[in-house]
Amino acid sequence: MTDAAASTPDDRRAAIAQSAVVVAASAVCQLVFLWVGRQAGTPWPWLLAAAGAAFGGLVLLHLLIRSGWSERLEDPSLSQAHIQYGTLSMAIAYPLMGVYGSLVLPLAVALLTFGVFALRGRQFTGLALWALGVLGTGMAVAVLGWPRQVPGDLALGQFMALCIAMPSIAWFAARISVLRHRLEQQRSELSEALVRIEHLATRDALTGLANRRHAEAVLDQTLRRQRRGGRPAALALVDLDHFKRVNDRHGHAVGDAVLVAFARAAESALRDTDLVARWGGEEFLLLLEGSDPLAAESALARLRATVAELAVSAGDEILRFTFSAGLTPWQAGDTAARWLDRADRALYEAKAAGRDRTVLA
Ligand SMILES: Nc1nc2c(ncn2[C@@H]2O[C@H](COP(=O)(O)OP(=O)(O)OP(=O)(O)O)[C@@H](O)[C@H]2O)c(=O)[nH]1
Repeated sequence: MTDAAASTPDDRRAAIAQSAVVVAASAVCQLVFLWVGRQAGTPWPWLLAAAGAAFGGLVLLHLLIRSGWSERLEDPSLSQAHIQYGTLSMAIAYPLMGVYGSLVLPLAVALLTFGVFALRGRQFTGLALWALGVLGTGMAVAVLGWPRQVPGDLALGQFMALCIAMPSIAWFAARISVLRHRLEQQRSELSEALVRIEHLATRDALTGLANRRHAEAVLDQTLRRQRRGGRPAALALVDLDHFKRVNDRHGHAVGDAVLVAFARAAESALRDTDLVARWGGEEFLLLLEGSDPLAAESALARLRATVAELAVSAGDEILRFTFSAGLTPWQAGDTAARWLDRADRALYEAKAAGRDRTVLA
């Protein structure tokens, strides 16, 4: 049966399947029980009532799982209920089977292991005690009611064997359950680590923007879409103006603060479908999919206006800065290198023309 805390569709399917297996196994057991009970001379009405109640109860549990009703419970697979009801039915069957009563005992021990997929250590202890209690009562009833069929010393011996088998199986099942939970925990820790590693591999540590490696991968994907007749797209290389002076006058930490401020400004000024990446040093790459040259120019004008509003404090001074950009639309036949080269040359022109401007190539 499945883990109560994580009832995914897969878990639910597994819980339904396993409950169906229990119902099917119970159907076979009831037939054997009826036959054996008759051999022991137990009246039909008693046997039919006991078999009907045992089978009906398990069918009911199965329907509660199948209908989704059990989803509201801590253990949607109803593992504990299956085991408790199953051992109770066996305890009732024991005296009705007369001299053959001991046949139910291995089944009761096996039933306990059904909980390994859903139950925890303390629950197994509780279930072992429950099984000993109800089976012990069934044995006592058999000894007192049919002393000639079930001698007291035989039942006592069987009960003592149960007292050894039940706690042993409960301990074993609890160990497996602990190992299973540990494996699940490790699996979820591994998935978290994978997300962290993916983040580290694709993000720039200072600004949190996409790093160059990730930008190159996105650029490749964009080019593949463009070649299949995609929408217009534009690429811009952006470089902060006179950034070296910022570092030289105010120190590296202030330079870093300027880079981070620019990154946040670019993210807020552009569409969230646009790619903003740190291309290296104080250079950034913008990839504007779905933007024709006019729309791309207006996006860069919006970014320029946002950056003009920025003020980074450097001691007593308030620092303002500008950027230059080389912007170029995608043209049929462009490779990544050619597209980037055009943007780079446009950026160079923007710098040469006095900075704080965008040049469209
Ligand atoms: N604080 C900081 N500085 C960086 C980082 N990466 C590169 N730089 C600095 O960026 C500066 C780039 O300077 P240059 O390439 O000469 O360009 P510039 O001063 O911006 O001049 P123009 O581009 O011509 O306007 C250098 O001083 C680098 O040390 C970084 O991660 N943090």
